[in-house]
Amino acid sequence: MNTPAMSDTSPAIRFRGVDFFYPQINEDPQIPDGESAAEDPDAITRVFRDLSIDVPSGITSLVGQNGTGKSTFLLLAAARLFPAAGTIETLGMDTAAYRGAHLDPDLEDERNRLVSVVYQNMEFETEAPIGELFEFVYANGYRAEKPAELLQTIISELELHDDLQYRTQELSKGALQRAVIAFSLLYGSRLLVMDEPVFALEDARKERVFRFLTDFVRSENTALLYSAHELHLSEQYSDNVLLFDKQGGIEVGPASEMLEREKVEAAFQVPLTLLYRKERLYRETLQNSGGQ
Ligand SMILES: Nc1ncnc2c1ncn2[C@@H]1O[C@H](COP(=O)(O)OP(=O)(O)OP(=O)(O)O)[C@@H](O)[C@H]1O
Repeated sequence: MNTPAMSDTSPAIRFRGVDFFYPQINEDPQIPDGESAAEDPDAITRVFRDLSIDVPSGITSLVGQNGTGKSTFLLLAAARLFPAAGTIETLGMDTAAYRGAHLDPDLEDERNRLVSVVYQNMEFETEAPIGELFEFVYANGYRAEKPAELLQTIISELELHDDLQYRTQELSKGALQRAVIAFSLLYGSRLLVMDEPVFALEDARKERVFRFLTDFVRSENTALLYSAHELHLSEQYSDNVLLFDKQGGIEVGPASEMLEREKVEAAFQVPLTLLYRKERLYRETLQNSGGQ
């Protein structure tokens, strides 16, 4: 199966009439690949009903209160979850084609070439130090060319030089998040999906990582879709924003318009000053629990 070429003006992602619900309440949003929603309407958490929306190409961030469906949207766009009704096209591919990817290594490979995911909390079961893992991911990824300098640039820009000999389990939360971003860039999928990729980093580092990440994907013309709780990151480092309303609506538009005070306050149903205070407290809690 060949993935279609996209022009810059085609939407990166197109939802049409999408229904999605989870079979039951479950605190872990990372349900395994290929599981789709159950059919029992009595025991479900409905997340989307008849959702139709286009996400432009370029860099788009997802903004909204907890529980409004950002992670679910990312996993649907990345063909890791599938709708109960409706269609989703990602870079021109109907994601239904990947429903069996968890059972078919070739199909899984094709899906991963199209789109890869950085999950909110990633764990690895490997004894290899991350320096070796970087080389492995780079060698086995989808880049047409793999110059050694690119690997060095990514390691250096993400400030991972001093961590190369450690196993993933030995890294701080923040260093692990930076390593996972490095994996994602080295892997070379056409669309990168990232669910809160820098939540555990200190503020100055978040800025540095985002500046590098967004410059990098722009220079390669790769599409990036990410969620972040820090409004200033979305404002500075995205072309477009998907604003998730507490009432269940989703609006898309240029970041400068979507992040205007009135719009954000209406979507979150919270005054902006309170929102910033909540955000700061949330970050402090994370940093006190071993961030960086
Ligand atoms: N695996 C799951 N099983 C059942 N319900 C789920 C699952 N994952 C998420 N939900 C529910 O679906 C709804 C949307 O959750 P989702 O995680 O997509 O929102 P979110 O906007 O990403 O939230 P956050 O900002 O807290 O990550 C919530 O009501 C959540 O409780």
